[in-house]
Amino acid sequence: MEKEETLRIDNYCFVCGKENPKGLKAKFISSNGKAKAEMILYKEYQGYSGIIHGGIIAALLDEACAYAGISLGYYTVTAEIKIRYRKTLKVGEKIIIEAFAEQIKSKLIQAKAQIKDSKDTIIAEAEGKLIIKEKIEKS
Ligand SMILES: CCCCC/C=C\C/C=C\C/C=C\C/C=C\CCCC(=O)SCCNC(=O)CCNC(=O)[C@H](O)C(C)(C)COP(=O)(O)OP(=O)(O)OC[C@H]1O[C@@H](n2cnc3c(N)ncnc32)[C@H](O)[C@@H]1OP(=O)(O)O
Repeated sequence: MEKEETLRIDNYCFVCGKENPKGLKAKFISSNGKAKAEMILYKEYQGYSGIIHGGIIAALLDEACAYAGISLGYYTVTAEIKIRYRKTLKVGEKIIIEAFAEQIKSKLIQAKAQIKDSKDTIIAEAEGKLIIKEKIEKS
């Protein structure tokens, strides 16, 4: 049988990688199934003029779900993610990204994430299904 590929971390993640010059460089903090980051997105990430691209918003929500899973001690891949875009996100607005995850079945983690603006208005929310690939070894 083919050996399963392991997930490698090389700090080039498009959303959070410190070494990726073209990435978003989001800084997540996470613990006990929760993850959080704050950031501002600029014009480089727009679709229509002045409005942040929905794909970028999706990537941030997905990443938040992954970090919530990491905080439970697992590296996962996203099997499914459903996104509801509630308001447009304007270029240059401060946002807060939060996620919560719990292990539902042996390999399945279900997560919810949202992006809010500084007035606490929900810009977008997501429900993700993550499949556990590896347990994180504590060093
Ligand atoms: C605490 C210290 C923390 C330190 C942290 C430090 C640093 C962190 C650093 C870096 C972290 C970096 C960033 C995070 C990185 C990235 C985040 C982005 C995430 C992604 O960007 S990731 C890429 C996109 N993503 C994919 O590339 C997936 C491609 N795809 C597949 O790889 C397969 O399609 C797979 C594996 C999904 C399914 O594989 P498969 O079909 O062969 O299924 P399999 O048999 O393995 O299923 C096993 C069990 O999952 C259940 N299951 C499967 N699918 C389901 C579904 N949709 N709903 C409900 N359950 C489902 C089955 O029902 C079964 O359940 P059961 O075992 O109970 O029967």
